[in-house]
Amino acid sequence: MVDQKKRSVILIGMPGVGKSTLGVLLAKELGLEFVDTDLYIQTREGKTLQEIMDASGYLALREVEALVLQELSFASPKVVATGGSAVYSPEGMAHLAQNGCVVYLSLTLDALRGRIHNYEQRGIARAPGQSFESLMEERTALYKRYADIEIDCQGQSPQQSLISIIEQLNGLAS
Ligand SMILES: Nc1ncnc2c1ncn2[C@@H]1O[C@H](COP(=O)(O)OP(=O)(O)O)[C@@H](O)[C@H]1O
Ligand SMILES: O=C(O)C1=C[C@@H](OP(=O)(O)O)[C@@H](O)[C@H](O)C1
Ligand SMILES: [Mg+2]
Repeated sequence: MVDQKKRSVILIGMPGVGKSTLGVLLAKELGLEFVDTDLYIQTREGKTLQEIMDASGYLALREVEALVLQELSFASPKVVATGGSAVYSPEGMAHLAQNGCVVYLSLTLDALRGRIHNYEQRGIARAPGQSFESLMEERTALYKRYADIEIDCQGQSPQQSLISIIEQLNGLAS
């Protein structure tokens, strides 16, 4: 049996689904380190995500994200909250998948819309004019491709989603 406390957990999914919120809670519960790759990017670049996008465009943000994902060290196991655009980097995702269990957090389009009130200014790495619906369709295929497990967060409190994640991780480990 794999000891889940010794294995990393990678959270992927759409912006607003709860990767950062649930990542901290999961890390506390499992006694693991927590890394939010958005914060890692900002520290590495000395700029906010929005500043990177404003200065160099959304593809530049995706490029930095791809580098950061590949640089992540798994010498000690950790919970990683990725940015929603992480799945555009096959190399980055391969590195994450080699080192941890990839957990796809999902919600319906309407539920995500309810959480994202500032779509235009939220710094989402998307082509100019691309709708949220089209972005979700494009990405859902990628999230599913990389997921070891999928957690449906619809109608769940953070605590309930946390329990679902831990149950599924334990199921994989046994
Ligand atoms: N059940 C829930 N699970 C996780 N987040 C929730 C939930 N209900 C509301 N939220 C809110 O949704 C937002 C999720 O944002 P965040 O964790 O930053 O998502 P992500 O990192 O995936 O973009 C937060 O404002 C959080 O408080
Ligand atoms: O989905 C995206 O394109 C992005 C999501 C953000 O992270 P969250 O998914 O944590 O909000 C952040 O990486 C950046 O603003 C781009
Ligand atoms: Mg986040």
